[in-house]
Amino acid sequence: MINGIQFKVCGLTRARDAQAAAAAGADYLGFIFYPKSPRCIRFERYRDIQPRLPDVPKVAVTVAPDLYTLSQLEGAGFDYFQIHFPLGLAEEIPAWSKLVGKERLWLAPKMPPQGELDPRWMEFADGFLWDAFKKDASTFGGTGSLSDWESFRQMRERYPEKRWILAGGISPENAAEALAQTGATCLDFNSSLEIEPGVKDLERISQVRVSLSEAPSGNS
Ligand SMILES: O=C(O)c1ccccc1NCC(=O)[C@H](O)[C@H](O)COP(=O)(O)O
Repeated sequence: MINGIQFKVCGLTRARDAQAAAAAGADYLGFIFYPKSPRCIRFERYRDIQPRLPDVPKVAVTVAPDLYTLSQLEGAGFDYFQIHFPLGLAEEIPAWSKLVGKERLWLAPKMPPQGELDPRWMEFADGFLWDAFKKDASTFGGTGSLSDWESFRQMRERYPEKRWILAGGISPENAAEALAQTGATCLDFNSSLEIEPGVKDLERISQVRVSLSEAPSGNS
């Protein structure tokens, strides 16, 4: 946490990037297990780098996983499970929640602009990640586009007991503005820190620390 703000570095595939994120003060490290993502890490590769990962909470990122895949990730020792899903698959939420526990479940619905969360989801997840929307059916994140900050602000105010993570095109350059406009207390950084998909720029990671240190405080 820096200046009262938590942050997650997502799309990690290399131990050295994870170590740089930890050194910059990251609160969460995200690993994407969605085969269509250009920053997907295969399960075997994750197991390979796992012993070299820093002691920072780890988030398994998936898209509408089947229960076998989710239980495999659960067995790998992840702290949180960030599940992206099209709204048409919301009926799977209770099963995901039962498998990993609501305290460890972060839901990331593919929410169109001005979309609102279904109140029935609240009993199943303690965290919500708000990401950019793309019409393309297979795109769920890592777009570099901004999400709907106003809807995020409204949902966060409506459900203040939840953990809220603002994602979508967050960068060292716009982090302060995102915080000021939304009241977010946790930001997700991904493609803005990359040299290429899955490969982080260590200098850009360290800039996150600088940008959050300089952001006006008062969001905590
Ligand atoms: O990053 C991906 O390729 C991705 C693909 C499918 C589902 C989720 C994905 N990313 C998850 C995240 O938490 C990202 O950090 C988030 O989408 C924001 O990415 P960006 O817009 O690049 O900042």
